[in-house]
Amino acid sequence: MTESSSPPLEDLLHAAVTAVGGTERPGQTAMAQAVAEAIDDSSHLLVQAGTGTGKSLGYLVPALAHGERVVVATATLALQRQLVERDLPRTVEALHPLLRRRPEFAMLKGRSNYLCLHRLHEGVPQEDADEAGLFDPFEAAAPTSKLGKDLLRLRDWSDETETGDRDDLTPGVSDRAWSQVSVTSRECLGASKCAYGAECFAEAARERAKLADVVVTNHALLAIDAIEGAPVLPSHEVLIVDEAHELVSRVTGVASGELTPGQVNRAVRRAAKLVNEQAADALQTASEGFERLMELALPGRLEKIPEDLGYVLMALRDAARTVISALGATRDASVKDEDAVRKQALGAVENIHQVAERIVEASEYDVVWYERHDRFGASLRVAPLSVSGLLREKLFEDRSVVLTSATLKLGGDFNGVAASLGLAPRARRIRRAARRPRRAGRASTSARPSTTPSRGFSMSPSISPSPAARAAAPICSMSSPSWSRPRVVARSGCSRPCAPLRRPRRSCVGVWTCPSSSRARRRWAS
Ligand SMILES: Nc1ncnc2c1ncn2[C@@H]1O[C@H](COP(=O)(O)OP(=O)(O)OP(=O)(O)O)[C@@H](O)[C@H]1O
Repeated sequence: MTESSSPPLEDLLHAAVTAVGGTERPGQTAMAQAVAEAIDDSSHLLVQAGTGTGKSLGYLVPALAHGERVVVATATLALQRQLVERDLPRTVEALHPLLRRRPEFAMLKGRSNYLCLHRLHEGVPQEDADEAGLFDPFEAAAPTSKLGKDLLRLRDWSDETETGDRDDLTPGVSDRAWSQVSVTSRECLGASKCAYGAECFAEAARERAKLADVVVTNHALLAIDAIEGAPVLPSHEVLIVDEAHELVSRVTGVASGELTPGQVNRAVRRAAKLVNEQAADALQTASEGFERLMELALPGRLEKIPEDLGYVLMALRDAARTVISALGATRDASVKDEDAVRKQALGAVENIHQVAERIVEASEYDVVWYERHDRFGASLRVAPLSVSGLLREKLFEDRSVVLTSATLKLGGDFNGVAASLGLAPRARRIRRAARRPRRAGRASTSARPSTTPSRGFSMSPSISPSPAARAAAPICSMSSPSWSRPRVVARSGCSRPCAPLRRPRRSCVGVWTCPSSSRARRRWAS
């Protein structure tokens, strides 16, 4: 479809709401219009819209009309499912005759949400089996335990399922059972090395996402994709974040680290039989020192890393580094399924190395504290004080981002949330009375609906990273693959100040270009 023949946005929205048996709602129309404009302008947009606005259609319609890939990230599985199973199929059907194309959509989750055929067929590493109290659960002809029954059901399900997605299994199984048939990305062998790579459910989901116009994912995967330096999501120019009030805490969670005695012990056991005695002993000794110290730990923030903790962490870090080198250097063909065992040990020890090093380096942009749970015992945790710099650099630089939620404004404006996201609000939103003809799926100027907000609906001014803030604020930068070496770098987002692109037309307050953008003519409404 050519740009000139593209249907106006309001026609598309009308078709979409008619398909769900509804009628236009002013707030929803205004939201769709604002999202379309933000996409068109490559600007960022915050939209607060109360319950009942119909936010999903408010962003899905302009997203589907856009014609290039859009990623939609939600905080909850429930909304992810609602989008993929209900809203998207209906909306695609409704828009198809108008768009004269049928946009594709796909769901993408983190690796551990998909059944791992390698784990299922080859079994869990012995240390995990011992820990879980498993005794050949698959071998038992008629298991009586809940775990054994769940595992047998999972095995049967693996022959039927097309997605391997845990959420497609009803009724569900316990976390304990699922952990026996799934792997984290750290534990995964990689499709090229795995005997089941060609049938892998997680890889298939990624392939489907690469072909989709709209990819639905969750905040955690979005954060991993953005900050861990290993792209999981297909490239996209537009990102829509629903339930955006959750984004900062989800990203903080992904950017945080934890050390517990149990986790360190597990890593020692996994690595011990794969490396030389000296390396294994050093890690064991460091682990015991850490365990002793954690027994005395009192919950609370550590303003400064105490000397004894510093020594213990340095010992852990150094021993872990030696084990990592040893794991890379040695191979033992006598160990069954050696690659998987080694990968798992390496992942566990690398995590210890990274977290210990991060805490020892004591970045002023991190906060470190002890926690104590009745059930899980003591843990040492580290998290960034703020993820605004991270979001600014990793999420907002190269794409247009629309954030929406029922609760984004604090104290009556968007300033607080914009600051926490690394965005600086501009004074006004541009309204263009005399715009060029709209591109595919945009409303024609003459037929533009009123943007008078309905109750419970408000939009932010279009916002962009503030050049001044970017120049002034140091940011925490994450080195690949994780927070192994948090560096504090003073970084200026723009090498040149943002400059007016052209004189504003009649009602335009100003149109600005930001030369730091990878897109040559990125424009920020101001
Ligand atoms: N204009 C409309 N008329 C009638 N139903 C609509 C309209 N727009 C969306 N819906 C339907 O309303 C339901 C809720 O939509 P959505 O999840 O987007 O709402 P929301 O704005 O996020 O608020 P809520 O908190 O109520 O979920 C969906 O089933 C959707 O199909």
